[in-house]
Amino acid sequence: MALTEERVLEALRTVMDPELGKDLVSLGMVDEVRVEGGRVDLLVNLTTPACPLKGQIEADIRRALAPLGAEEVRVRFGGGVRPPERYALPGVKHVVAVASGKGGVGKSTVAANLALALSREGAKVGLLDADLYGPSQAKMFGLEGMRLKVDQDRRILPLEAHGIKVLSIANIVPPGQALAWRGPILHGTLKQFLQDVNWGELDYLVVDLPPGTGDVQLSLSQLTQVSGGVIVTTPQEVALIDAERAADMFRKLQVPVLGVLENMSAFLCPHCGKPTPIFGEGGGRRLAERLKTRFLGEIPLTLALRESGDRGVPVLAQDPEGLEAQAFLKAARELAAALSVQTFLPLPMA
Ligand SMILES: Nc1ncnc2c1ncn2[C@@H]1O[C@H](COP(=O)(O)OP(=O)(O)OP(=O)(O)O)[C@@H](O)[C@H]1O
Repeated sequence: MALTEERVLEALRTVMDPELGKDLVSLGMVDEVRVEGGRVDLLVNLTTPACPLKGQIEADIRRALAPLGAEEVRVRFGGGVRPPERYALPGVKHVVAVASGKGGVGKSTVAANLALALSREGAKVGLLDADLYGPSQAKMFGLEGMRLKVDQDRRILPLEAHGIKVLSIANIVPPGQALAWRGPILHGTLKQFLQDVNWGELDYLVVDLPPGTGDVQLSLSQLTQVSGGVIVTTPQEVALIDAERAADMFRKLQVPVLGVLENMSAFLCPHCGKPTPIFGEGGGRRLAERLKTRFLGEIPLTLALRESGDRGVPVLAQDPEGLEAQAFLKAARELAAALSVQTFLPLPMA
């Protein structure tokens, strides 16, 4: 039987997206099928270039097409089926908010390294420091004191470090000034941050929120479509109660909770590598179960993570093969998977 585009499509109907449990054709992921002689050319659009299942999907495609007798199968992956009218901001496919119930759990450290991990997985990533009362991303990325520039349309150009576009209030107003801001000024500032910035093309804009449940969270959800929120917590019970409050806030604002990421899981001794669960064990996983959301993983408590934040080089840039980097990469893949499910199969929110 001749090799035709119809037969290729028919075969692709048997290839399931493992995460979504539906076939690639029904999910609208097959963007292009070209057959020339014995050669098949495919463009498969995933929800995100950081899709952790790319390898498996490609193997399944090759297996499904093998009986058709193609001499050569070329599979290209595109990074976004999101139609432009559903973009969060012009050029920005997804806004991902990183929140915590209380301060000091490492939310900013997590946001910075998650952004880098998503970028390492092939995504274009921006980071907005919306922690207006205690901005730390300029420091974290070694961008303190740098002045922002504007483009010819007078839109702010974010700074760039380690392949991430970074914009922090710390690059605009003197430290401490934002502390006095109340609702309307704050809303206006955030609006400018979101709308008058030339982010270029981004797959993800990671937003580092202030701790707790306040005005910034509300403004962000009013000003843009937030694809999902990540809850950062430490493992101990007291932290979990606050983290649950942060999740409740997302739900009230109709922002899907993509998952829980546990930070400072166990202290890893820099000398012998032995883990010590200083803040207890399993709290983040239990919280994810309670919230009926995904557990995105555990980030250890390490000296390297603390030092890298202070030095202005996020640990993922400083030691891309280290244990901490592996933990963040794993979490980023889980996050990308959660976002795929959310984009394709939006679940009714609890
Ligand atoms: N996993 C970790 N291991 C070691 N140190 C960490 C880890 N995570 C965060 N830290 C350190 O803890 C301190 C607080 O982290 P960070 O500023 O990221 O927290 P935060 O929750 O964003 O705080 P805030 O409430 O002020 O916004 C920093 O010194 C940071 O380097």
